Amino acid sequence: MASNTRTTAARSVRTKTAASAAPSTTRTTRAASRTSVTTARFNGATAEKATARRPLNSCESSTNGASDLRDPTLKAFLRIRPHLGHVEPSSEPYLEPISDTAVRMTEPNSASSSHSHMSTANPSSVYTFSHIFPPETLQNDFFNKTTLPLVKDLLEGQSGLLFAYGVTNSGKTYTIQGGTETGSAGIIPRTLDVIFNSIQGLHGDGKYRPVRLNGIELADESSEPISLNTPRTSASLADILDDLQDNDTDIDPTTAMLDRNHEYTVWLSYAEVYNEKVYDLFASVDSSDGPSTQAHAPPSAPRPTSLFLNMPVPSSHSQPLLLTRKALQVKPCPASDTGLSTAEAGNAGKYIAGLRQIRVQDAKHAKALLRLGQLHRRVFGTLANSQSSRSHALVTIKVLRVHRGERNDPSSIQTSRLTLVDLAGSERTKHTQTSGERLREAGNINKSLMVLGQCLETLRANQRQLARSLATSAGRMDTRDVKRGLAIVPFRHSKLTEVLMDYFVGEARAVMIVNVNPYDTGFDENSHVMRFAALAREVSTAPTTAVARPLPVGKEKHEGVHKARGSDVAPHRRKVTISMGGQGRKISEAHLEVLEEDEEPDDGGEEGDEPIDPLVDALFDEIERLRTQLYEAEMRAAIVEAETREEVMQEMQERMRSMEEMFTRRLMKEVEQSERRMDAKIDMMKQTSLQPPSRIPAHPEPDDEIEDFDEAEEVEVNQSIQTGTDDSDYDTESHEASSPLANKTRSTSQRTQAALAPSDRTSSGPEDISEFDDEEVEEEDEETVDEEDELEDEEEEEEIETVTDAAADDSILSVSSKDTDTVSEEESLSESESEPESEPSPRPKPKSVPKKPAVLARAPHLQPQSLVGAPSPIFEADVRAGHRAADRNSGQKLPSLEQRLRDMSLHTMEKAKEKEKREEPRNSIAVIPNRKARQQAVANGGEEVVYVPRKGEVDTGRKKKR
Ligand SMILES: Nc1ncnc2c1ncn2[C@@H]1O[C@H](COP(=O)(O)OP(=O)(O)OP(=O)(O)O)[C@@H](O)[C@H]1O
Repeated sequence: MASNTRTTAARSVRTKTAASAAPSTTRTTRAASRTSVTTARFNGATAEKATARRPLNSCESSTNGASDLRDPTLKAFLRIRPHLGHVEPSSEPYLEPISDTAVRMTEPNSASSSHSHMSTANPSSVYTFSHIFPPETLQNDFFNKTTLPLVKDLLEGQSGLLFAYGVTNSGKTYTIQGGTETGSAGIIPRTLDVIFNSIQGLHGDGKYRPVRLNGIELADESSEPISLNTPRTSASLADILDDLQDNDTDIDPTTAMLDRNHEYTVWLSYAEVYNEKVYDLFASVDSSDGPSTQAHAPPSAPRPTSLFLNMPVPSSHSQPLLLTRKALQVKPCPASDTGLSTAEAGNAGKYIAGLRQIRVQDAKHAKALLRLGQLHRRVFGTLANSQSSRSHALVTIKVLRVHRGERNDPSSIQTSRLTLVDLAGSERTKHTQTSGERLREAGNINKSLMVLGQCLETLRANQRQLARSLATSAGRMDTRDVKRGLAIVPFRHSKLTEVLMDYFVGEARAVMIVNVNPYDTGFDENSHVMRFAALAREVSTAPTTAVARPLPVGKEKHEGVHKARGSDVAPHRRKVTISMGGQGRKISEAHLEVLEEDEEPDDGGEEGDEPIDPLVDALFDEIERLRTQLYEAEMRAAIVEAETREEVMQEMQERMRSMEEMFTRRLMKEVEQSERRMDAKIDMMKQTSLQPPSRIPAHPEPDDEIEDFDEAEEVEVNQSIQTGTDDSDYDTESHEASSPLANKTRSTSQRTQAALAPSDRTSSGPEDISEFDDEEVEEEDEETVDEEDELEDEEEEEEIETVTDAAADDSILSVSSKDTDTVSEEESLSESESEPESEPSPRPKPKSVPKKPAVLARAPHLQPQSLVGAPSPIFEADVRAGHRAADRNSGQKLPSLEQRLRDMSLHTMEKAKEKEKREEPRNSIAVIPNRKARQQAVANGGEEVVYVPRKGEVDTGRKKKR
């Protein structure tokens, strides 16, 4: 009987003509069908032909998406996820739809984001899609435009694939499965609703059931549809299903117009690809501790059970319950299923051997089953990270359709299937801080998605080459010759692509949903997703109407039954904890140990199973290894960068602090010095006014003007400066205790005495010093001053070097451009700092005798500008003016002196300098107290400046030589 039906099946096939808008059937030959299928395997070359063959969808005009789906290229729809309000931090979306099909993606915060410098994505790009769905799109709208055409195709014998691709948290699961609110049902429940709404009253008797990819076989009693009232279903499963369907009030009312002459049976399977292994989510779970349903169940009666959910929950102290599940093999479809020759069978798709296909008769039960499968998926795949789907979930709905009049003719049965895939998040490990088990998962997810991308890219390249070849040969070329030149599509390098292979090379239409969360931080990842979509859009698929399949050989009949465990590979074990209950129920926890057994080794006897190219496999492994290395290197680089930034920040802060301290010190020093300078000048003016007029010649000769600058006064000037310097004390306590002005009286009296003393200095006294000694002392003093100057210069340079270069430049400039009096006084200060502070003695000791650095520089027409860079000279005219003023004002009171002092104060000196610039050179002789400044002035002045040593002054250079 079976062989008879197979023969019939080989002879004919039912399909619909492209031209028939009204539901009608026509017969085509098997050979014709085979040709079309074979051609389709050359990846879209016959896209137009395929489109022409395709039956018209009766509801085509009702949706935008339907007409769009006629295009043989893979459709890519973009869905932009809305912002979730207060749950998420608010930020500007980086995706902006610019039309129904184009979206602009702009990198947010490119300057500040830490990853921007490593970003491989363009800062702003425009991507196009078949259609773009904005955030406010409702679930039913989205379903109608993207999936409904596929559902209608399914019911008319056309297979389809829909997969959701995107990074974690982008809305894939929401799109595929739906949310919890009313009206938020996703693609899967809506698909089931539409199917069962449409086939109401058209259910077949289920005499045949689907096997493998496209095969059918005679059903046995185990294929009875799952029902809550089925006595064979365990009460606990009924409970579970009952429980799972409680909130099933969200039903899509859409109904497709179908040919009422057909009968339909619907079969459901639910698989997951996790860590490069395929598992059946409807499979019962064997427990080593509990009773095994396998022992009691008939071998050919796969039915969904959830044994571990019905078991007594082990206490946390007891041994964890050991659950095992077995990975399933992915095998090539036998040629008998496809109607292809053995040689061509290699191009056929693959099927998951042992995957349960359960007949469902209404949407309610189908949804409950799927929820049970999701529960299994969570338990086994994602418990440790339940926030994120770490596996690819594949729901396949198979429809067997047969004309009422031919229901007993298996060759008339058409098999079509729709697979809805919720892919795992495509994010890279760096965004999820994964490690250990999670890293392994991420690696496998990446690998499978990478292989999927590679497959699409190769398909596109093949299709282009094929199109070119056919165009150039103008149809004279044999398709087989063209095929030989095509690249191998690497489907076999990932379980995901192996399972989906048939949809790309075979007889199906594919739709890709790209989910994107425009508020997500993974701009790079989303760019990658967009590029992936752009690539996928260019891939053509060649849909054909389903063909009837011959009945399989006997050995395939019980394919679905679990085989005995016998894998050599060490199974993967891990521990999980499940919490159950909620909604008024007692919450309980179960500790389980999960054993994931590897698939059984291939018996090697599968026909048409091409060997995996070890080189390609090794290359994929290498890519994965490099990717991991790149990730690690990126992490290291990011860490180093963060550390360096931190160090630089600290260093800058340190420098800023030290600069602040330095400038504060300088400021205080300046304040004190200007106060001391004022004191010194007040003293000088007082002394000048106290001098008897006889000491100053009435009309001194010009050459003797130097002499006129009385030595005592000169000493007084220097001494007063020195005394002022000696008074300086940077210790804030002493500074606070007595202001510089407070010491003025004391200093003045001391200085008055000191000013009078020098006239006696060389003539008498116990400390009378010979000229040589005096010279020696002076020499020593000068050398000491030199050293001290150098020391101070060095100190200052060191201090300046501690600040940044720019800042250092500034500080150097400020030093060199500051009041030259200050410089000379600083030097005096440093000179005096080396001397211990002592009470002034009536007769100054040689050491305490003020140095005589005041030397006159004479130049015929000395301009003030020629002394630029040198300390301000004390002009002879000023001194004489001071004398004259002193003469004039000798009888006047202090206020006039103070007025004079104010005139000579720093500010007025600046003004005076400006005035001098405008006026004629006032004087050709300047007294420069500081030796270095003197030398500098002579150097700057050029030939016009002549150094005139003081009377009795010994040239230091000469002395040193001596
Ligand atoms: N269109 C939408 N409208 C409202 N909420 C949405 C929408 N899309 C997604 N969400 C919500 O965003 C969150 C993340 O969505 P979902 O879990 O579907 O992401 P996912 O891409 O599947 O993540 P994963 O890969 O980790 O499973 C969920 O809370 C979901 O309810």
